[in-house]
Amino acid sequence: MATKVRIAARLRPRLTGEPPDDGGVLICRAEANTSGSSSSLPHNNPNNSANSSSSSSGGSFTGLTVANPRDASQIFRFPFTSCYDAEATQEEIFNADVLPLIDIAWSGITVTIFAYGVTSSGKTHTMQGPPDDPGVIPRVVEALFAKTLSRETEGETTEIAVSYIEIYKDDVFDLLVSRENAPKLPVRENESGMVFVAGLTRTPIASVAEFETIYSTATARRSVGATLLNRASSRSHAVLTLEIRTRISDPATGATKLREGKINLVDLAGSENNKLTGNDPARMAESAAINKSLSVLGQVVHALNTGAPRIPYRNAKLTRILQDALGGSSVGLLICNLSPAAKFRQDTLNTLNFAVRTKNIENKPVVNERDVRPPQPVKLDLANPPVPAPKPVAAVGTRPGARPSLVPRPTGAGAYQSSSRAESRLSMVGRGATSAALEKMPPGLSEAEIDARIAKAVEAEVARRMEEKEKERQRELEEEKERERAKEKEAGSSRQRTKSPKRSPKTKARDLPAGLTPLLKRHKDLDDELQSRLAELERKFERGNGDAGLADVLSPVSKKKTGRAYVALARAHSEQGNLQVALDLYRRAETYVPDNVKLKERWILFVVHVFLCSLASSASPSAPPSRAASRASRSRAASESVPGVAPALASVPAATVAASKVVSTSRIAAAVSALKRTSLARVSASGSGSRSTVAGTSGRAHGKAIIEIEWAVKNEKAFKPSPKRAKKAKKVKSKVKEVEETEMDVDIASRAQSEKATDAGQESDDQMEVDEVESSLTGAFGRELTNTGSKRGLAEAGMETPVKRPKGKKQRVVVIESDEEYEPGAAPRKNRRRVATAA
Ligand SMILES: Nc1ncnc2c1ncn2[C@@H]1O[C@H](COP(=O)(O)OP(=O)(O)OP(=O)(O)O)[C@@H](O)[C@H]1O
Repeated sequence: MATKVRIAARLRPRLTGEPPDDGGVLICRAEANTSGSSSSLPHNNPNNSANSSSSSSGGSFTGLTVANPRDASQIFRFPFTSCYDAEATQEEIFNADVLPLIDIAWSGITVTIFAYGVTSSGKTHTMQGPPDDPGVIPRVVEALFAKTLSRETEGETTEIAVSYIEIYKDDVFDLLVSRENAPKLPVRENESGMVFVAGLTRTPIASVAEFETIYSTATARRSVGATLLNRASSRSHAVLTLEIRTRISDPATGATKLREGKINLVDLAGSENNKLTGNDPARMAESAAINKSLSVLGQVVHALNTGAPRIPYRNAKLTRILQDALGGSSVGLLICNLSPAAKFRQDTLNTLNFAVRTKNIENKPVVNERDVRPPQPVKLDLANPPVPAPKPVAAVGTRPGARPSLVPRPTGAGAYQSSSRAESRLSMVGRGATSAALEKMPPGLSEAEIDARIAKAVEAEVARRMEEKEKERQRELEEEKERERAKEKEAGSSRQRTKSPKRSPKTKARDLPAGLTPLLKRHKDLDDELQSRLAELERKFERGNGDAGLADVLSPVSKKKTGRAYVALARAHSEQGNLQVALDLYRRAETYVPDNVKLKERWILFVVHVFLCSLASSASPSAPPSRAASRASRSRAASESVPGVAPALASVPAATVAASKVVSTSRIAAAVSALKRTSLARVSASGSGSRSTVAGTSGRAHGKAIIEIEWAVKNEKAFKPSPKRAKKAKKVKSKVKEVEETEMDVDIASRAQSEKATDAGQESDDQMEVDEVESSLTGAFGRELTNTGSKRGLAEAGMETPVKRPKGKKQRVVVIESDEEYEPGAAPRKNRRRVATAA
């Protein structure tokens, strides 16, 4: 059943030094004859109502009237049923409004009584009171113990415990321990949604005297300071909680019920007007905290009244702790303390407005009572933890709709004996430690002992878990390091693999995937073969990748230089007759200068050169015996007499012979014979030592001669050497100009000119033409042989600078590209031929 917060208003008397009462605040009572409710004014002091200036006859109205501080003619009325004037005693208030609530708390419901009002309005006087005129708190304790004694005869045993906190500048402190040992305490919520102060001391009390001792000590710890308005102004909110645990045994059934009620007695700090208090900075800070928390309290009340979806309980520790009293499951009483002084008139109005709003708050009290078994040792099976007990239907402090906790509550006597603090620890640490502690707990222990044991077990559990976590962290670190080491090792071994051209089969087997290793072991032959093939493939791959990779990272200039270096090297090898090596080097050069058209052409021509050489070699003695072959063999034998021809032919790889199928061996043999004849003729014509003779296959006369020979072979006509023509120096110049498209061609021209000058008067026209074309092809890289850049490029490529080619030792092949008919003696067209220079 919902109940509203009860309101009581108490007007304190005028204090010494205060101006005379202006009658601005009056307690009104309905006339007995005008209102049927007049008889229901038990809280007004009948003795002083007629005489007190603060009381008056209200006609049909019962409550308070307050004059507007800005317009005295305007009166505000506050219809409260419990109103006390300045003459009202502590006892009257207690008996009329507080004592009934003790029975409610005893029945297992949480009751909250709080004093609210401006500073110096008498809150502390009402709640605590002076020793000779005790207030609500001492009287409640006295009443509780009186009740305890009276109920023991009915088969009930009651335990009363006290806890006491202050909320100072929004921090919670335990007033039952000395301030030196009192840390700020956290506010938490337990599994039932009940808010509690974690780590709060709960002290059982056995008598009023014991309470008074504890209470007086604790009160002395409370933050109090002097202001202009109050010599002993409370600088904090104080909450004293009395827990009433009643065990009710039924001898007939043997069942035992446990009922837990609470009384929260709250002495709020008063709102302060800092213009009046004359606070110093320290007091100002306190005042700000006080006013802020009271403001949040007002917001909470407002939110509850307006049905707001969110109630700002969490905005202040005060409202968080009083959450249950405001719209929760407790019964509430708000005592509004009022000052008669005119200077507090506005504060009085504010207090009463707050009370009006608060009285509309509805709480839904819940009785916290549950059946418990007689105390007996609890034996928990950790392997099969007990099913959590169903939640009590009505539990004190459980807000309707509160979030259920994921942490099961312990059941049985152990659960009962554990205090709220222990329960909070249960929820914090989990059941592992506490269940073990409960298991070992012998029956008959006092609550403090149980609490201590649980605390110890919890601490041990926390230490154990921290140690485990630390170990786990160390383990992870070790694993991480191990992984790093493995990575480094792997990286090192892969570097090693890249460097070493050949690895032992054993190493390779180790590097192979685990699944392959046993297979390879079982088939050793296969393994060896596989290893050698893999090694070969790796070498090829590495070589190809090496160039491609290097070409990727080099700058364009370096790439050009390296390409030139390879060409130079290729030429050197070509001159030595290592055609296959030269081919390979040309290929590598192309990797670095893929866009160099001239190099491509040159490379193609070189391949054709090798091809033709292969045709020549088809006449070798190893060829199949046939007429043509024997003829070729003869031609070859004849060519051996020509210096340089034989080595060139001998160097042609046997593999290229297969390509010779497309050309008649007999025609090549004839061509070779003609070449020999022509060369000999040239030698005899130009005299010994001439560079234009057949000094090796690089004789320049061979170019045109071979073209003519080829033409003769093709047309099956007799080869007639073309007559010598006069030099055409101008033509050479113009041709050289044509090839000056690249920067290297400048060099080519000079070289061509220099060669021309050297050979002046010795070379025929056709030789000159061949030379021009040759220069256009070879010139692409010719210059680099003499420039330091090329040497650097070779060095970058890790190669040695080739031996400088001696003049007159060039090896040339002229290739027919056109199918046009060739007429001996006619000037060859540029597009009809290409000259490949294998140098
Ligand atoms: N009903 C009363 N009868 C006699 N004296 C009273 C009464 N109420 C208050 N006083 C006196 O008024 C003064 C201020 O009261 P009290 O300290 O209780 O005010 P307060 O509201 O608690 O102030 P603060 O908020 O600053 O702590 C005290 O000296 C107190 O003894």
